[in-house]
Amino acid sequence: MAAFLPTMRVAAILLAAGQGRRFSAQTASPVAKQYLTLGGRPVIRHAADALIPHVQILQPVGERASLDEALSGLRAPSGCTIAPCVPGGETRQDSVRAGLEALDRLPEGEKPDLVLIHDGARPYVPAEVTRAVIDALSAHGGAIPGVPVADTIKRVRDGVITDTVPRTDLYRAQTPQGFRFGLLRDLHRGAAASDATDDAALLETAGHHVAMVAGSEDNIKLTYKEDLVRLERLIGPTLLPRTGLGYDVHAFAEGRPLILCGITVPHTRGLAGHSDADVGIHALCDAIYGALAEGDIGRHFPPSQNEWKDADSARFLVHAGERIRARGGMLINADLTLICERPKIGPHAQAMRERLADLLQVGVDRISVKATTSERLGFTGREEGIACTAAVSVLVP
Ligand SMILES: Nc1ccn([C@@H]2O[C@H](COP(=O)(O)OP(=O)(O)OP(=O)(O)O)[C@@H](O)[C@H]2O)c(=O)n1
Ligand SMILES: C[C@](O)(CO)[C@H](O)COP(=O)(O)O
Repeated sequence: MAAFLPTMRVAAILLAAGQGRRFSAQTASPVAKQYLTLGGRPVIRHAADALIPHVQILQPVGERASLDEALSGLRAPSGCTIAPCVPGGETRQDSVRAGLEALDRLPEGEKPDLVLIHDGARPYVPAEVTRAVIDALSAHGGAIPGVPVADTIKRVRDGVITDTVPRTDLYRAQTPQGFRFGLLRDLHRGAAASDATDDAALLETAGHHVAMVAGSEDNIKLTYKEDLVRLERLIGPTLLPRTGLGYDVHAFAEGRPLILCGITVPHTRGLAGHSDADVGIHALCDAIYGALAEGDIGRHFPPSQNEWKDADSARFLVHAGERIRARGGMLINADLTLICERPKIGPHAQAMRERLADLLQVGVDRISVKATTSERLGFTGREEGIACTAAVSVLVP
């Protein structure tokens, strides 16, 4: 191995172009399984992190915007390149071929000698499994990891067992599967219409030897929701996106300061209300409580309680932010629109964003504050009050 590895250029094709139909059918997840968050990072990101120490080129295959986001901040060790992602195809085999062709377009001298094909939906491949695959390629055209089948295997037709299949030489195939680059490229070019579910099958059919090395029971492919439960035990909880909407209105009142989104805005009048009447924070709190399905601001801070009279609404927002964290979640972003003719919000929008971000303990890039008039129509148009809408996205286990 010591003599073999340093002379070989190894690439990994990371597959992420699947739709995860089996998983979505069970869970109705709006997010493709490879982009679900496990332990704070997307599934595909775990897979990339696991592969990258072993390769000189990482070639992601899938939809560019999703992959760029999921892999953002991924640092390649020196001597390793993360190639621009290429779109996948209709089948897994089409996607592998797209990755191989992208690698083949590299200039001579930069093309890999060996290629690993890895499911982006396998986030927990142990380093020793990847090493064993690469090592086995010193003696074989292909090598794949697998685990021996432990259960008794039955063939069943129409609900009735037809026979018992001897299991002594049966293995469950995993990835990364490793190959001589030129060999796999040529076999894929000649096998466009085959329905192989893995890459080793192409070599087997063509009569090449493929070595089986020790896989791992932890090298789980996220296929069904039961797999997610097992992966969560290994890596951490899955965060799913949720959305909340909030809306609030307060009437203008003489003799009160105007508090909007946590800051005092110079104006001729303030807003009337039981608390400080911060219409922006109230709409934002309702959006957060809505995303968590935890009622509304009135449930947490009833206007009937004197305790909240003239209260600083910043306290309400701190509470809403704490509720996200208490649920093990995180705020993705919040977008507020203040609706008023006057005062002009633009000059204060940045200070409002910073204050809200501070109260929620998130980066200011996650908070948007904008404004519109209602073209002098309705109560906001007549300057009787200010309205605010808020939308938030959160990730929650
Ligand atoms: N056209 C496809 C199909 C699959 N894959 C990738 O191949 C890996 C393994 O495939 P599988 O688990 O079958 O994924 P899906 O095809 O997404 O799942 P399903 O069959 O349930 O739709 C996954 O990382 C998947 O994203 C791909 O890149 N292109
Ligand atoms: C390549 C693979 O991961 C080996 O187990 C598998 O074949 C992927 O596709 P499948 O459709 O989930 O079998």
